[in-house]
Amino acid sequence: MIGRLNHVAIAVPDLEAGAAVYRAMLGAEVSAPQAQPKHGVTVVFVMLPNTKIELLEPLGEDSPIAAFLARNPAGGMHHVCYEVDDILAARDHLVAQGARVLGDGEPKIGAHDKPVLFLHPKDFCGTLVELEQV
Ligand SMILES: CC[C@@H](C(=O)O)C(=O)SCCNC(=O)CCNC(=O)[C@H](O)C(C)(C)COP(=O)(O)OP(=O)(O)OC[C@H]1O[C@@H](n2cnc3c(N)ncnc32)[C@H](O)[C@@H]1OP(=O)(O)O
Ligand SMILES: [Co+2]
Repeated sequence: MIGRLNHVAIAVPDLEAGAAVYRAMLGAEVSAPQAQPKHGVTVVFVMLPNTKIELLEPLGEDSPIAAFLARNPAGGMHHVCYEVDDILAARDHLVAQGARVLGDGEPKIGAHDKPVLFLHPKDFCGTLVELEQV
């Protein structure tokens, strides 16, 4: 069921400073910032040869990454995103096995204009998992 690693996300307190680390220090191609108000974050993508790094900065009052950054003020690895062919089939398969889907359980459109879902970190070895239908 699980496919390619689409991205690894890192929460940062300052998106411009985070992007500069990847662009200037590491020599990576970094996209323009993209506000995602429905997800409560602003993102940039760092393009790597085999995957992407998604840098996340809180957006708005109820950002889902606010508590994470309060616990990790310098930032830190926030989630991994795996590709799936059929997100509803993947969700139903995981729920049947006892995994918890976050939010209302319905996919939202993510940063790549494709449906995404999040799975509770306590059910996945302490790692927040995003699924993206490709
Ligand atoms: C740009 C769109 C999209 C894309 O297309 O790529 C995105 O990536 S959007 C990214 C941001 N969106 C989300 O993260 C949505 C899903 N997240 C959530 O619903 C919440 O963040 C959360 C996972 C439910 C956590 O909520 P929070 O309020 O921070 O914490 P809790 O206190 O409820 O945490 C419970 C428990 O889980 C641990 N935790 C929290 N976050 C993480 C994490 N990122 N990785 C690992 N563990 C995490 C937290 O420490 C608590 O543990 P205990 O203290 O042991 O109970
Ligand atoms: Co993501």
